[in-house]
Amino acid sequence: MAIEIRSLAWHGKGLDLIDQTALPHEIVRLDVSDVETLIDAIQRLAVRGAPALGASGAFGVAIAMLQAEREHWDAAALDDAIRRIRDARPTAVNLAGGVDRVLPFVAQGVDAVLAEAEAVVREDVAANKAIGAHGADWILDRVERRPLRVLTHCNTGSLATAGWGTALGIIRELHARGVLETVYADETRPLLQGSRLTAWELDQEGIPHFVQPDGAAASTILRGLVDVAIIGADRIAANGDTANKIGSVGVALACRDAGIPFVVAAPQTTFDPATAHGDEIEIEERPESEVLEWGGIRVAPAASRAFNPAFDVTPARLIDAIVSEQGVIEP
Ligand SMILES: CSC[C@H]1O[C@H](OP(=O)(O)O)[C@H](O)[C@@H]1O
Repeated sequence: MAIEIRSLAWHGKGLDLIDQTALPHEIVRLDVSDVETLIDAIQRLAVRGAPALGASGAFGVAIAMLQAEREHWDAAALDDAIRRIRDARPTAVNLAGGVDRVLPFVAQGVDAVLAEAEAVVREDVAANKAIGAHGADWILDRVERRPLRVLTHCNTGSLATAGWGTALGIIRELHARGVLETVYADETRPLLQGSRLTAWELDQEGIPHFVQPDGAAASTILRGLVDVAIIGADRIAANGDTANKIGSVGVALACRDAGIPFVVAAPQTTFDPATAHGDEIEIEERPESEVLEWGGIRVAPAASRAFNPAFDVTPARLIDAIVSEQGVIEP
């Protein structure tokens, strides 16, 4: 049975967040009522996932407005706080999009901003349900095998969105239709969104799955153990090039070599027509310690450095379908 997980909700004076860094072993809730706490939560991925970042950006403007009132900020200080929320992470277009969506309502007051932020949430959940249906229809029309074995990367479920999920929304829909055999969930190093978050969501609903090392994805696909790969997105350029969690382009290359569909699932809020090509997308580089340490213990030699891009860009030529709430694009 599908369950309703809500990664974030407005509690009247701030955001109530599930701290995703504590999952799957603890459900820790964060009360976010000031700008610095929100920016910290975004940058340490306590709240994460493109659509969830969009909602956080929208509510973040309300948080900044209420704090400005409490602390008697001038207009410049409020503008600066809103800009820092907008810039907290660069790759997912949704964060800036969520902030920009509510900015026109600031002059009308915080209630108007909150009403628009709630609309962002409602629209995202509805979009994800539509993505689930469109994506399942497209896959079932093109993949003969029943039941299906699906590979996914990172976390694209209720935790990464306002609810239901994008790629994981399609997986939930396939499961609900009784046509899903199993999910291969890439663990998604270094922060393990797959083994910690996707596996948690699948486990909550009794959806059969295997967690696998990221390095196993290509051979699992080339051995014929997967019928379709479905991933999310953080920014889709005008030509269809798609930025997503690091490791996604490797999955796409294996799918193309194996002749199985590689499907991107994302709401319209993740499409960025202002970015013409994927090579224009800023890729967030994260702290070296995420790669060089494990549980706070140094793994690599002291002199070793780390290269830690959080995203990669899959060229449109490797994508068989981009599924949004408006339907399916075949680049
Ligand atoms: C439904 S979009 C989720 C998207 O966001 C993830 O990145 P992060 O965990 O760093 O926020 C990953 O790229 C997912 O595909």
